[in-house]
Amino acid sequence: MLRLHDVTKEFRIGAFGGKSVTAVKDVSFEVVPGEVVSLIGESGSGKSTIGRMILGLNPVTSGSITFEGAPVRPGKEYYRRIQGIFQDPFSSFNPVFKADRVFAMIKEAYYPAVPAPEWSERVATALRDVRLNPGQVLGKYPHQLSGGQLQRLLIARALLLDIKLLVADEITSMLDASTRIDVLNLLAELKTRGLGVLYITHDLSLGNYLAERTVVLRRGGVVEMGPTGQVFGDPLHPYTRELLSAVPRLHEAWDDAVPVDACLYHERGASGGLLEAEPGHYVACARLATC
Ligand SMILES: Nc1ncnc2c1ncn2[C@@H]1O[C@H](COP(=O)(O)OP(=O)(O)OP(=O)(O)O)[C@@H](O)[C@H]1O
Repeated sequence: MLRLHDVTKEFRIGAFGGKSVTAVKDVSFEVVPGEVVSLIGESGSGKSTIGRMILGLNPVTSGSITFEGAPVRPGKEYYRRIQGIFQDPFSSFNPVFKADRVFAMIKEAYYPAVPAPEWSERVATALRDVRLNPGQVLGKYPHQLSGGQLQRLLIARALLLDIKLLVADEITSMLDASTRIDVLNLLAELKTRGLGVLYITHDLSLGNYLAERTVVLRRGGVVEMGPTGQVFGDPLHPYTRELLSAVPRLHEAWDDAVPVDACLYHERGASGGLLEAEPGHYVACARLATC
């Protein structure tokens, strides 16, 4: 459904744009219907840039992104099938519009011919699907709703569009623990209906909870990817191990970070790319620059 092939993104920086920073380097992966793929990595590793390119908010510098076989084409038809939800739900709402206005705008743009009573029923169903009570949220301004309620409203809006892919960028990081689990369970339920989700997070435990497959990014490049159980249960790249060793555990001291200095795959021909260490489980050489 969604396919990234050797995607690279460079940003021009500096006073006259004379320098550039490579935010994403040669990234390839897929998301298929009914699957959650988590994109994890430290701050600045390029996760959001990848999400923004998929959503057509930033152009790719080289490589390609295709959705259902066609290139990214930002516009009404594209956003009917792909939606993004971001970390701060308050920034996605106009503070002077009540929640029902959000849905009215969807109707005006995409479903003008649907009679008002039928539309109201569709909105109520979408809200109930995300476990919101229509009577309690529709007449409210964003500041009268919680972060968790606003995230659910955004998911309900996406459901009304009958999207195929959701790009969820750190959508639970501003939520308290119980609301976070509610939203994660909601995403898990949506995937059973065939929705694909790219779940961007720096929280490994959330990715582990939700995702069928995991892509680990470091400095813009993929260092490891594969079925989540394999990536988390048998991490091959020193950076993945370092990330896992940094996950806090109750009643346990943190392990010392594992330095990313070993070249595990140099002898096995992983230079410059990813090696398939076991079926579907790919890992990069830890010293690509010097291999
Ligand atoms: N518009 C931009 N102009 C210049 N550099 C940018 C721009 N957007 C992102 N970058 C740079 O690209 C790199 C990747 O940023 P990105 O936001 O994708 O990382 P991230 O993994 O999502 O980080 P975080 O978890 O902190 O959100 C960073 O070095 C960032 O400074």
